[in-house]
Amino acid sequence: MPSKKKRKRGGERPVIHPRNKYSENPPDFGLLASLHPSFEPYVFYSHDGRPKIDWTDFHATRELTRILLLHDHGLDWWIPDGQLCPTVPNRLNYIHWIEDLLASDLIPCTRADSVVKGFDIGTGANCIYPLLGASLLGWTFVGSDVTDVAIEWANRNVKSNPCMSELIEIRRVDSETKIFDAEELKNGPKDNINSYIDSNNTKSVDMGPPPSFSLARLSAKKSHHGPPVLVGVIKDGENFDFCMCNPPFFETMEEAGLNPKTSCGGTPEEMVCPGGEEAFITRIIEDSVQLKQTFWWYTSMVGRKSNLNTLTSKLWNVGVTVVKTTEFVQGRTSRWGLAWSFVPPSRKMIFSHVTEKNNLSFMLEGLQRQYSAFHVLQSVESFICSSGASCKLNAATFNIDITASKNHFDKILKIETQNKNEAAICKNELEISSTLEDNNCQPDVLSFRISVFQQIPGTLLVRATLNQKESSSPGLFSLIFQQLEFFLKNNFCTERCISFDMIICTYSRLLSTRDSFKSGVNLLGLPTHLDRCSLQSPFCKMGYLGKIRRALTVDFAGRFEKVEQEISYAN
Ligand SMILES: C[S@@+](CC[C@H](N)C(=O)[O-])C[C@H]1O[C@@H](n2cnc3c(N)ncnc32)[C@H](O)[C@@H]1O
Repeated sequence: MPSKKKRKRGGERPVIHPRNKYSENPPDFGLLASLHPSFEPYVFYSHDGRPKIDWTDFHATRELTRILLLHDHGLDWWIPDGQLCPTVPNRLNYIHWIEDLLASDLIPCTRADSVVKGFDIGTGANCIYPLLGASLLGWTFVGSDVTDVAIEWANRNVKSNPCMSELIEIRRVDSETKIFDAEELKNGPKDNINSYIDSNNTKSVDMGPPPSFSLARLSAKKSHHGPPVLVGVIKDGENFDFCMCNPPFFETMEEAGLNPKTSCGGTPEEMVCPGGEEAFITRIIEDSVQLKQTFWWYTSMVGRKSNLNTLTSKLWNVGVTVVKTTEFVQGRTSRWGLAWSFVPPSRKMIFSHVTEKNNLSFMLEGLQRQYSAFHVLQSVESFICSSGASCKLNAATFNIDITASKNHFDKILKIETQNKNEAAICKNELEISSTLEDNNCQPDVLSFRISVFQQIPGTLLVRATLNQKESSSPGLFSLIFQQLEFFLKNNFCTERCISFDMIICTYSRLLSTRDSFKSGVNLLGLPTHLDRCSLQSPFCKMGYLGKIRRALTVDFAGRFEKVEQEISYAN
């Protein structure tokens, strides 16, 4: 069960949502077993006398969910063997987060109806979100799904709770598009990867690199195979306060079965989709571009932090007005919430994909042997000082105290107006920067300390602490720190440490800082911006990859092989 935990390193672990009814009172298995005899066989006592269940036993986790829904929410519930079994406290966190979004004044409330209407994409046989949202908060829901078993059991779960029938509609996603067959679920889509749907929705086969690397072209690329998600499922004239989604996270069942410590079931249809969660959520994003303000908030759960960053970039690129993210406590693993809207924002804000924290940290793992914490510290110093900011390095305590002005931030972030429309990776940074400027809330001076700690040989913790009194802009602080992370990983780490994001960031940084790089890019006919899609796309396969390789050789030195491995792994 989720509990209030602190991260051993790297600052506070986000806690279970404070309004989550299990936040202060985690389920008491002993009490539940005494009240519900059907649960009793699954409860055993550890040597210290604490009641436990075997999390690897599907029957035990399903019975726990059934009992919690009955005991704490008055819900009659069941799912057949093997279907995805939700853990109630985890699912509640998402519901409460949406409740927070609806209550926030980030975007103005223009809703006429006081009854909240939600759409649960992929409600599953368990129908958990509609059941919790309706029973706890009186929300109404449309829950969609594609499989017969999900539709049948979601309906059963609604009908077994008569007071829910008024509030929840289960909607089958009908599609002429075939649902992925078993082979596709295992191996990915069969379609030729070079096929696109162009902006007129006519299928074309692209035989060579496109004349321009425009984003419109990229977003027109068919990114999802399978049935519709929102467009084609929403009826004419319908409006919703929000949509939510716990997407199929994985690309293969092998990937899905990675956690041997729990058994929550889950069939391939529930767990897997071609392209994994990134493709599925990209589809929601694409649909949201068409549906715009049909939904007040679009939201989705995200299973991988790297996808969160990629998807956030995509969102800014399609012109959303606000992006909100959060981290959910899910026992020992983390999940993230991503929300966006097309409703114009109602107040000044720092775009929230930037962590609004005063303490930030990251791990530098796979440090090459020849480097020590001191080398890293020196590198931090040169990274920051190259902007002219003041840095005081203390070699005894492994700290650097930094004071930087607005101009220094600009240099560190390498933001140049001319790149505004080009460097996609920096777009959100630019938006933040210009928002800060527009709102005249740019801090004059930011002062912070960066410390480097050795964790175990080869692993360092880099932590930044903002001097809170002197800044009103933790968002900017976070951006600088993000850049530093890329920079250090790029320079010091081996083994799979060169991620797509690092390539993109380095590429954008070089474009905006080195004229020679820019000329090289032009000469080679390379794109003047790069994003994750483009690296994974067939463009790379069609010749760009070799050129990008040449262009980045200086920065990535001999380690480009790792990049290639990662690209081929992702493809
Ligand atoms: C990870 S399960 C989530 C189930 C449930 N919402 C939960 O949180 O436990 C994903 C669900 O999405 C459904 N699904 C996949 N593609 C879909 C689509 N295009 N439209 C609606 N549901 C879809 C699957 O059948 C599956 O039930």
